[in-house]
Amino acid sequence: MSDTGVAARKSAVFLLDEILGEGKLMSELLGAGVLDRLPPDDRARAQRLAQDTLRGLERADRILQKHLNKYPPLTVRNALRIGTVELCTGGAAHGVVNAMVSVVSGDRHLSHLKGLTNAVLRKVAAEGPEAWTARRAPRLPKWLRGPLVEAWGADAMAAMETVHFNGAPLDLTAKGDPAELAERLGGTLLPTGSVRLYDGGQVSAMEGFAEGDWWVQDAAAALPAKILNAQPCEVVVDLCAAPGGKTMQLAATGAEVRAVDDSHSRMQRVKENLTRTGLTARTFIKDARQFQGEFDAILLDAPCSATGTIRRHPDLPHAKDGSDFGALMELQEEMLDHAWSMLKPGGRMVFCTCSLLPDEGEVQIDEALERHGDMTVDRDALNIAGIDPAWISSEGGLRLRPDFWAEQGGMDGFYIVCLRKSG
Ligand SMILES: C[S@@+](CC[C@H](N)C(=O)[O-])C[C@H]1O[C@@H](n2cnc3c(N)ncnc32)[C@H](O)[C@@H]1O
Repeated sequence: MSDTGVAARKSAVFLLDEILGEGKLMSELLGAGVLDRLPPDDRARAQRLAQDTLRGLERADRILQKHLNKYPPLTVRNALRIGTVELCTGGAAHGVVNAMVSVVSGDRHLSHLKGLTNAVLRKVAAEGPEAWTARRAPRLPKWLRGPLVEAWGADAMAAMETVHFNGAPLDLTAKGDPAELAERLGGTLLPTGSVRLYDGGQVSAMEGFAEGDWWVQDAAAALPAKILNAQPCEVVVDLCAAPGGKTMQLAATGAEVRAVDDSHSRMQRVKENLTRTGLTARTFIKDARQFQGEFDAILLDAPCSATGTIRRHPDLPHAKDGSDFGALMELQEEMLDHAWSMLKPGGRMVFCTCSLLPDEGEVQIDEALERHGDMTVDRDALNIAGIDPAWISSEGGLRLRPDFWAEQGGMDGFYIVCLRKSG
């Protein structure tokens, strides 16, 4: 890592320019290799700075507002935002201000604004961290906050925003005994059987990763496969399987598993994960709506708004505006109907989305129940360790929100339901 941290900060500014200015997602940018030329430490630092700034964006903007008569160009504004977050969360004033001035002066179109950058960040540094902690947890942008307040209420929304702001711990699913894994790694065994670490570090360097003893999977994301409860004699299909967290859980039961995803590159990750963990599933690169077969059990983790994952993806509410969500909801409906046609009579299907929007969960199932006379909700499937009955919604699905287990770090927002086909 460079001593001054200028390279990492310059890249963090670039990430924010792309996310806030161009509507790109962090995952798209990293997938396209925009940080690949940096050494690993700088890469991690750039990503962390951008994520911290996105989490605290509203606070940073409020603090900066006082010191700006008019907004400078986006790149300078983003440099100021990152500098503000660093200064207010323990960054050493001298180093942060100098590095940010270097970032701005290094751009010949913006170098005339280095004096402004210096002056504003010095004022922010003089105000100190109190200016930061006195403010409320940043709110979601209005386009998303509105529907979520309508669905869950203002108090729940504020609780979710606090959890979003705090970020997420690292959850693992054990291939073997989770209690043994928790003890080995010094983690906490959660009531549903996931292992939670509060200071994980670099995943691939952690004990047991290379040996395939565990995989990273949010505690909420681990529940759909548990609810499906696949048995060794069954043939099970995992639709929309990549990167394979649920495929590995299903394979670990001894069931015969087919994993389907339409993305070549993401399916490559499923294969790598299966190889690392020594688990077996047949993989198919195919549109889930065209896959054929007859199955005892189906898991459909449909593509969705991913609004349940904001703790770990703070870029999402800033990069998106909800305009593509309608198309996703239509896709979910098509997938659900096609998957249902592949289910054996008497079989069961778990439908889930990592979404906080009822239109991608409760409403989707209410409508599916009207379309399919042979479909019922299997409430008994939710009788598993650690599930709080208060999380069960009126139609019999499981509504999980980031503010559940808030003191322990929360969980991803998810909707999960088990559907039975009459025999
Ligand atoms: C929520 S992610 C799945 C996460 C995965 N189930 C896991 O537990 O690791 C959704 C997946 O749907 C895939 N997908 C999107 N459209 C698809 C389609 N029409 N057919 C099959 N897969 C699709 C995406 O490539 C993505 O990997």
